[in-house]
Amino acid sequence: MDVRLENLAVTDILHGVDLHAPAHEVHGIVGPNGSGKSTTLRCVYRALAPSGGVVRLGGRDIAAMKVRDTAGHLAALTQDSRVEFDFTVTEVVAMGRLPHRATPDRDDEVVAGALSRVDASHLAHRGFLSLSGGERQRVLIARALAQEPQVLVLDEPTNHLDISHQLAVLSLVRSLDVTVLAVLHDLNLAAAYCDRLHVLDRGRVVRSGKPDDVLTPEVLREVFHVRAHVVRHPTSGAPQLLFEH
Ligand SMILES: Nc1ncnc2c1ncn2[C@@H]1O[C@H](COP(=O)(O)OP(=O)(O)OP(=O)(O)O)[C@@H](O)[C@H]1O
Repeated sequence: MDVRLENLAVTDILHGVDLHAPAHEVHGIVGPNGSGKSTTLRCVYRALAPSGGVVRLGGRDIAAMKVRDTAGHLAALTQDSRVEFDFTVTEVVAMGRLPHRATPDRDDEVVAGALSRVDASHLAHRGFLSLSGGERQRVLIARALAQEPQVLVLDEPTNHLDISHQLAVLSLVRSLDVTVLAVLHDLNLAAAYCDRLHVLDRGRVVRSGKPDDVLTPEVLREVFHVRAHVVRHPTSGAPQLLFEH
């Protein structure tokens, strides 16, 4: 299922964002602080109604879809993903099954599988609020996976994760065969794991394309205001940035 943003506007924040993520591709949104990345995602997972433009899932305008219908297709890991009460980890992940009330017989298996994929099976019976920041993040990713979405929207999925779990989570995301729209701050990880990148600057997409075409010294200078050298990763060949201090 593809995701298309057409001339998306949010008053004073987004000024006509166009973006297309074809089905099964991993697309990264990068940009400086305050450029509108989270606001863009919030319009996609319907935490915010845009003041203009359209978000389409599989060609359908999400504003015309029932929220439950959207949740059957799209799961989100967001900056607003919070758990207020001390549910167990299993209970938190099981919340991802809510849009699938028609298949309760599969729920236990799907929840256990999702926890295993994020290396969190050993946490199943712990209280969510007793977990470390990185453990919580992995459990929230498991909750999104338990939703069995066709589209996954991730706002800084590697937040709080140590380097080993950052790589594991992004490899997992790549292996899922779903459409992914992810805000990533680490440009080297974005280059390594995304098919396409979209650079946001002051509420506009100023560059879209393959990491090779987007992560140039000019873009780094003009958008991020840093000087960078672009080198090749010795095994994957992905562009990697070395910053001048
Ligand atoms: N509800 C709101 N009311 C007023 N301003 C807002 C609101 N939400 C976001 N903004 C502003 O809109 C701008 C874009 O915010 P957004 O969170 O989308 O940026 P971002 O690119 O995700 O930033 P960061 O990299 O810092 O997470 C910021 O200047 C922010 O202060």
